[in-house]
Amino acid sequence: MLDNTRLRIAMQKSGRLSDDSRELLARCGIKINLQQQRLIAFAENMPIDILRVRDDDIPGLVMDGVVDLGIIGENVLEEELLTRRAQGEDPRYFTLRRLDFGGCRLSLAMSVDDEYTGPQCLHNSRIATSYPHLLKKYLDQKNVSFKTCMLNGSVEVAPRAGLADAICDLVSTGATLEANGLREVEVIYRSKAVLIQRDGEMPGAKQELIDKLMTRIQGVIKARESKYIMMHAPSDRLEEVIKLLPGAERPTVLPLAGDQSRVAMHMVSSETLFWETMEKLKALGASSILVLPIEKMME
Ligand SMILES: Nc1ncnc2c1ncn2[C@@H]1O[C@H](COP(=O)(O)OP(=O)(O)OP(=O)(O)O)[C@@H](O)[C@H]1O
Ligand SMILES: O=P(O)(O)OC[C@H]1O[C@H](OP(=O)(O)OP(=O)(O)O)[C@H](O)[C@@H]1O
Ligand SMILES: [Mg+2]
Repeated sequence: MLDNTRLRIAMQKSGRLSDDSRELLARCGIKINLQQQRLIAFAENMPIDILRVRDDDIPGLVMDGVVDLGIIGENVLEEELLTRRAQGEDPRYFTLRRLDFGGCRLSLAMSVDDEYTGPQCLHNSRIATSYPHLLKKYLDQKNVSFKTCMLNGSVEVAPRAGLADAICDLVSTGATLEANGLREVEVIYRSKAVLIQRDGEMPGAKQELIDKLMTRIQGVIKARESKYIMMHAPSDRLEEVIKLLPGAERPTVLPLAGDQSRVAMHMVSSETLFWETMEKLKALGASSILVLPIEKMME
């Protein structure tokens, strides 16, 4: 049996979210030795146990209070919520934070050869999906009735296989749709990975650990979004240079030894610098422009 005093976190074992979930926890300083076959991993340096499961099971594990936290795509979370509500349950959980990975959209797609004039043209059609409740919620709002063809994977195969007239599946780059002769016609849900917490009382020590993790996650995500920018700039054009740097705090300005006409500027920016901006900075007389990643941040 697992020790109930340790914080239990569920994450996807292998799939689109697993590498990012593992990296996030590692960057928060949790030392976990994840071996391929091991479904429960114990952190060495904190009272944390990691359950590695199919992503579909994560919302239920949190809603049933089996684990304290879970990292899951909003698409799967929302589908589980709607499924349980349809069964008369009132599932509870908290979303602690939206994360910076797992971005995708749930979209309707049809054959590139079919005409699409709006949701109405799907009336009485058969739609293949792994997300029947999210699909029904969307098409109910549009007053479109349809038949669901449930597929748990490779949904894109359905139209050509004659199983369905359209599909409703996850899209990121659109490459899978294109490779299967399909065209995205409607985005019905935009998703990212989220960190969720079970409802109910949390022992003080566990809550403190969750609070500490949240501060660290904030620091990790903030750092990933930010860049450290350094350059040499002409002293008389500082304001023009600063105007080109949206998202940057007021810079630190340092003298350059033996050069009165130029200064060194250091600043943290919440955005990266695009090549176009760097070219404009150069045109203003800036040089030695460096854009560096930041590893950790605490405000
Ligand atoms: N192409 C994509 N780009 C980015 N994120 C995606 C993409 N496809 C899916 N996701 C996100 O990652 C989650 C997991 O996707 P994945 O394809 O690994 O699920 P799965 O095959 O159901 O895995 P499991 O074996 O755990 O059930 C999705 O629910 C979604 O939130
Ligand atoms: O728009 P794209 O970038 O092509 O991504 C979309 C594909 O990614 C996901 O599947 P995944 O590759 O994770 O495989 P799966 O069928 O095992 O879920 C999703 O179900 C789509 O099929
Ligand atoms: Mg799954």
